Amino acid sequence: MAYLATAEACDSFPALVTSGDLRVLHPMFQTYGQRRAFAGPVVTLKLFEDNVLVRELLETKGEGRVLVIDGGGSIRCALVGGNLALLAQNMGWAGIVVNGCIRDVDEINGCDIGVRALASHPLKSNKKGNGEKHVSVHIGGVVISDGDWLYADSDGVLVSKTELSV
Ligand SMILES: O=C([O-])CC(=O)C(=O)O
Repeated sequence: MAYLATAEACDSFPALVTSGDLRVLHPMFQTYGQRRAFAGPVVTLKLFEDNVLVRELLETKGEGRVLVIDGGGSIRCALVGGNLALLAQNMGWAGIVVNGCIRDVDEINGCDIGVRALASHPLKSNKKGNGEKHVSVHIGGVVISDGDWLYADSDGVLVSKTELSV
């Protein structure tokens, strides 16, 4: 599937960039997973070093959506590993963006999803179930809300209030 390229989106919709309806995240992510480029409607999670809600959401049908996890930027444990990435693939998620860490990089790189994260970390997270679903999150200098559209490719990651097409 071919997605609108992020650079093309920025070039084609300068008014949306100016208005803030199209927002580019700071270039802070590492790229993992088979899909170098992915896009889809966003589902958000806000949590800290606890990934119970990640599994809960990935167990639901992805239907091409992108899970955006605001893990508070923690680089002290992993919020997604090989099992969760495989689950995401099998449930039809397009991708996962993590403001935090992942682990089992080799397994994740074998999965047919796109993943962006700050880094890898071998330690697993807590399993208490703390966190919030479907709240607006602040990642990489931009606000991301449930229902926004996210586009990721080799050039970067952007979010848009609406689906973009040229
Ligand atoms: O379960 C976890 O905490 C993350 C993980 O290792 C996996 O998804 O395989």
